[in-house]
Amino acid sequence: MRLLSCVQGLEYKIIKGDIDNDVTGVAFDSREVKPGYIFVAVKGFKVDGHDYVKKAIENGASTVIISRPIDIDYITHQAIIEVADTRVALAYIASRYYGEPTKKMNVIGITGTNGKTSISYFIKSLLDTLSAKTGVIGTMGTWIGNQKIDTPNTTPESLTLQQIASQMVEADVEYCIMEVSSHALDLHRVSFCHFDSGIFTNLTPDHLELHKDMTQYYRAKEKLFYMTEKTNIINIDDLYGKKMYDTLQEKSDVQCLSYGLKSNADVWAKDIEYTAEYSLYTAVTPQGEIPIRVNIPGEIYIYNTLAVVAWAISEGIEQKVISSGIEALKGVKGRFETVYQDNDYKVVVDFAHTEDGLEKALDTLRQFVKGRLLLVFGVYAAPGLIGLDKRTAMGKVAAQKSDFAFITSDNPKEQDPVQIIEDVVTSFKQYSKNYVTVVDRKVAIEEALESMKPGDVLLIAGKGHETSQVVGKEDIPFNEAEIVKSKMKVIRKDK
Ligand SMILES: CC(=O)N[C@H]1[C@@H](OP(=O)(O)OP(=O)(O)OC[C@H]2O[C@@H](n3ccc(=O)[nH]c3=O)[C@H](O)[C@@H]2O)O[C@H](CO)[C@@H](O)[C@@H]1O[C@H](C)C(=O)N[C@@H](C)C(=O)N[C@H](CCC(=O)O)C(=O)O
Ligand SMILES: Nc1ncnc2c1ncn2[C@@H]1O[C@H](COP(=O)(O)OP(=O)(O)OP(=O)(O)O)[C@@H](O)[C@H]1O
Repeated sequence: MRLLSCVQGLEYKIIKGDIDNDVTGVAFDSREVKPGYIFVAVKGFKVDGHDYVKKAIENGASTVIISRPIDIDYITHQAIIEVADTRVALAYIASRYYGEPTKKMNVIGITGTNGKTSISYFIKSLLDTLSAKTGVIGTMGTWIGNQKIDTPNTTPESLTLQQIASQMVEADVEYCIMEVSSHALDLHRVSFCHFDSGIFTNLTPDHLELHKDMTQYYRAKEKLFYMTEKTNIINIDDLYGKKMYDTLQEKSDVQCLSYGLKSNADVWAKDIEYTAEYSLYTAVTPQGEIPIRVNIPGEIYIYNTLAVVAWAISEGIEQKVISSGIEALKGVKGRFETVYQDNDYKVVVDFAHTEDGLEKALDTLRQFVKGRLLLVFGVYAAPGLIGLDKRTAMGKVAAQKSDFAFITSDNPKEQDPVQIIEDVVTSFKQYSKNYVTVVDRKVAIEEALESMKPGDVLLIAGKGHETSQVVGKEDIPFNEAEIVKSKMKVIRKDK
């Protein structure tokens, strides 16, 4: 592809060299550069890509895109282009280089603090019922049909995202279901993507180490709904959702459908019946009433499936397909997943890793527990006051909503796990004395299982589908379902 055509439409200044040449690829990591590539220098959280320009040129870059002055004395024939923001330029160039693939599929963007993954798998299930070809991009990796591509982020960097989208187009994917994180919106990972629909779930404190406060977090999420071309779907029972819905009514021409549990929403739920394994309800929509069975218990999955119903009716999907597609999903890995159950005990693994998620998971289980509600949890949060706020909030919810907690490690990464636990305990013990601390998460799970009495339910919260624990810089294999299964074998044999 011609370099000129990659940058056409972008505001730029040529610092040096000729830009009427061919490019063989694009990279934002000097280590990935091959002869003839464009290297886009991005300032990251640890290092600045501008410091790797020399390395990129040694590896064969023919063009370098920068946003601040660099030493160019040693550069002989390569083109140096300056732009205001290299993340924007990377997204733009990536989209053009791969032929604007998001224009060629129906792209559904899902954002909000919690519920994105679950909603994406419900939409996938519905589309599977229609035998439509789907691609999924999210926390559980990228899927093109049944082929999995591992991606380090929920929403990948723009270059990776556009490349994945072009692979999806090649594979005849009709619907690309994408979790859109606030990081992605803020860091231009999804800039120049074409979204048909956008879904907003809820906004509660998370990721404040990046966004600093809830207003900025909201501003980041909001961006998605000004990028959509067909429909916006908003949870108006959420305070931020209501604000977004009202603002969109004023400022956007795109169709907007609200959802919620009450009749003031366009799509809402009536006749809800909760059980420990599933819920039943009637979705009331502008196109009539649809009976829904959700095979994951709890109110949050009524919300998540209402979003799916709203999206499906906006697409003109038949009511029968909506019912059967939602019912066809038997569960989502690590989302309220019962990993052990017999007549006496039940153990549930859930990815609840925010104050809101933890509260909702404990509330859901509380309705059906006959004995005690036990909890194993830890908190990963950023250092400093923002991290401390999260630990304090989660400690409080855990103390108020569980009968006994095993406070342990989540993914401590490079922070001191003992200090994290101490911070959680400082908050927890103001509300309850029913806890122990166990730094080793595996030991905490095993001790919790040993302590169970008939009728008790144990919630293991925080890591959900994850299969490793990040301690220091190490990624240690860690599978909670396996730990529970093997420990329960021993416990059952002993009794
Ligand atoms: C904090 C954060 O967002 N970090 C992301 C970021 O890494 P970074 O800023 O540390 O990168 P860096 O090491 O400083 O490098 C800066 C630049 O120099 C370049 N470089 C670096 C070294 C070198 O030798 N040559 C070179 O060119 C790098 O390629 C990069 O372009 O850029 C990387 C490449 O795109 C991301 O994978 C990485 O995400 C990490 C894994 C991460 O944990 N991100 C989280 C915070 C995140 O994005 N989460 C959201 C939300 C998840 C949720 O739903 O809860 C997500 O969408 O995943
Ligand atoms: N609608 C909801 N409201 C509040 N909490 C929810 C909701 N849906 C899911 N959760 C909680 O959040 C956890 C994560 O759910 P899910 O993976 O669907 O969200 P997510 O937005 O993709 O999260 P992440 O961005 O961290 O991957 C669940 O395990 C559950 O505890």
